[in-house]
Amino acid sequence: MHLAQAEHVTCRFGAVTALDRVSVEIPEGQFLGLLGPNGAGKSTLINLFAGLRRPTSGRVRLGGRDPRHPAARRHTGTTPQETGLPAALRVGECVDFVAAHYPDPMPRGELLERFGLTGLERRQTGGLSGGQRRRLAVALAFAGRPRLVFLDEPTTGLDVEARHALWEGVRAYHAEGGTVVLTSHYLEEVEALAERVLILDRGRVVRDGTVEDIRDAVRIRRVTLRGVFPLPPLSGLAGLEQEGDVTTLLTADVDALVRELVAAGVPLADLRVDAGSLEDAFLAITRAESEGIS
Ligand SMILES: Nc1ncnc2c1ncn2[C@@H]1O[C@H](COP(=O)(O)OP(=O)(O)OP(=O)(O)O)[C@@H](O)[C@H]1O
Repeated sequence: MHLAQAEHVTCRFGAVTALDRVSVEIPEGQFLGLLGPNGAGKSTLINLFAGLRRPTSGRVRLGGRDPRHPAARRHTGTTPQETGLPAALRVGECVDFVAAHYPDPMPRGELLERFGLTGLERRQTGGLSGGQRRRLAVALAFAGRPRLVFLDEPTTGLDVEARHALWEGVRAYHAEGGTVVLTSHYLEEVEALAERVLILDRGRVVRDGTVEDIRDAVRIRRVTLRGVFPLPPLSGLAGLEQEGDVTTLLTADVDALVRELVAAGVPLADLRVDAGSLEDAFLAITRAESEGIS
C-alpha cells in the first residue's frame, strides 16, 4: 500500500518552477532518501505532503486523501528544516502538548529516551543547546506514533554524538515498520539508511532507485595511489581528491585511466580501486545534469 503519492505535481513560485511534473509513490515501511542540490525542490515536495501548500497542478495524496485535510495527516509526523519551539515551555510540556493531539501517543519517557533526551524533561526549551533543541524537534514528529515521518535535514548542526543518538531513534522507528522520508546533505547517512533514493534536480526527478542502482548507473570508481608526483592531464576524470601523499581519482573508466597513468610514467604505488560512494554518484549525476549531458 502507498502511504503517500504525488502525481504529476508541478509547484511554481512566480517565475520559479520548484517542482516540475514530479510523480512519486511512497510504500508503507520504506526508508526513502530524498536528495538534490540546493533549490532542487526537496522541501517543497515535503511541504506539499505535509499539507502546508497545494500544488500548482497535479495531485498529492496522504493515506488516499488531500494532505491539507487534518484527518489525512493524523498518521504523519514532520520535522521541517527550521523549527521554532516556545522558549518558556519545558521539554516535558512540549512533548505533552504535541502528544495530546493524538489518540495513542508514545509515552513521554520512551520518546525522550529514544532521542537521547532523558533527564531534560524539566528544562525550558530556551535553555537547551542547539543540538538538543533540534533533537527535540525531531522527536516531536514521532510523538503520535506516526506511520510516516518526513524529516527535512534533521541532523543539520548536530555533532557526531547527537547525530548518532538521533539515528538510533529513527532506526528503531523504521525497524518497527515505520516509513521515513529523509532529506540530508550528509550522503553517507542516506547511504547507510535509505532503501530507496530519489534524486531531484531543478524540480525534476532525475534518478529513482536503490542505493546500488544509483551507484551502478554511474559506475564511478575511486582509484587511489600513494606517492607525490605531478599528475598528467587525464581524460574522463570525474573528480580528484588529494590528502597528504594519497591521491584519489574518480572515474567511470578505470582501464583507460590506468593506461593514461602508465603512459605518463606515474608510479602506481599501492594502487587501489574501490566502488564509488553514493556521494560520488550523486555528484556525477548532478554535474552531468547541470552540464546538460545526461
Ligand atoms: N515560498 C517560496 N517563495 C518563492 N520561491 C520559493 C519558495 N519556496 C521555495 N522557493 C524556490 O523553489 C525552489 C525549490 O526550493 P526548495 O526549498 O524546495 O529546495 P530544496 O531542494 O529544499 O533546497 P535546499 O537544499 O537548499 O533546502 C528554489 O528555487 C526556491 O528558491
